[in-house]
Amino acid sequence: MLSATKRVTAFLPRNLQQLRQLHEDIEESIYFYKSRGQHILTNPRVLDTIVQKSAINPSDTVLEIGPGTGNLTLKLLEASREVVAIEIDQRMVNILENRALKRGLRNKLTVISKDALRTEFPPFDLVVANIPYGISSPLIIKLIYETTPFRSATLLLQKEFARRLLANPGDSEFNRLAVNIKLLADVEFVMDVSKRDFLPSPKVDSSVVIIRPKVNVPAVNLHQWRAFTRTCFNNKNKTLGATFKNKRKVLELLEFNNVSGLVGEQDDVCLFKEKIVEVLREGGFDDKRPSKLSIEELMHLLSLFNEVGVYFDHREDVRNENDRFEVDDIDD
Ligand SMILES: C[S@@+](CC[C@H](N)C(=O)[O-])C[C@H]1O[C@@H](n2cnc3c(N)ncnc32)[C@H](O)[C@@H]1O
Repeated sequence: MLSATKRVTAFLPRNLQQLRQLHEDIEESIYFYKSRGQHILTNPRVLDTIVQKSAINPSDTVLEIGPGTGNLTLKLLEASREVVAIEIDQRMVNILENRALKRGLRNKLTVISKDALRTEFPPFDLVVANIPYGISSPLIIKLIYETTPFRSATLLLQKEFARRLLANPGDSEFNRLAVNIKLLADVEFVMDVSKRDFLPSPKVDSSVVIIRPKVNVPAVNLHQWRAFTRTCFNNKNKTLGATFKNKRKVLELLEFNNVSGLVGEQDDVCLFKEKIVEVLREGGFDDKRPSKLSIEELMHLLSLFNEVGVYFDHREDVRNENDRFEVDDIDD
């Protein structure tokens, strides 16, 4: 069940102009739902920076995920040819449509009143969004792995989450999500944003980043890659030797490779394990931790496994638990 939080009217206006405008536009009090990550960005300086850094062309179609009451959307509408906004909360959709109408911008706005994770994205040039933090991981994976090419995604994210996307091999924040994103995209830091710039204030600070899909995508089977990184980063602090020689893991891999007809019937557990041990030893990966390896080194290890007929189970739902952001719950 959704939990109601505070009224707009209960807040001291830090960004007075924006709030006055919001009050005038919606004419009635509104409740923000924590469970939907409803933290409205009210600082005009941050809104302007996001739009400016996104380098929107007047001919662009912008995709916005979670437009909320439309503070960002109104600015995007002014800068672009059209905005397609996907919003799960019908109350927000009504407010957004009214605000666009009042400014004569309604004809440039298409609203899809659905869950962004369960909606096929229409064609667009770039994404600009203050996304609900609870769905950051699956949403970014969906954008990068399941969406047709686009120029860039300017995203306002929880600060710790943004740090992970920006991390490099060897950094303590470097994890599976970072490795999966970095295979296909470059991530640029834009600015930090204070929790006080939102209404209501979340418990954590935020950061804006720009994700740019790479033009030349590495030659790797993406299903295999994601399944492989799931195994490698199962415990990112363990050595690959310890991870891959774990008996349960060997049996899981053997079962998948047998079921798929990828290894012969005669491949018993010992033989199969020997293959894995050899790949790790000969490739020099046995005592390495996945979070210390570069993308190229990980790609090399995957190709060594595939060469000897060891493939990874890619049948799991792409939005499985491993892809969810598990660090800080931003709400009470
Ligand atoms: C952090 S607020 C951002 C509001 C607005 N963009 C702003 O900057 O002021 C996130 C918005 O995403 C919406 N939302 C939450 N989950 C969603 C989902 N799965 N699909 C689409 N919208 C969602 C919420 O209702 C909320 O309006």
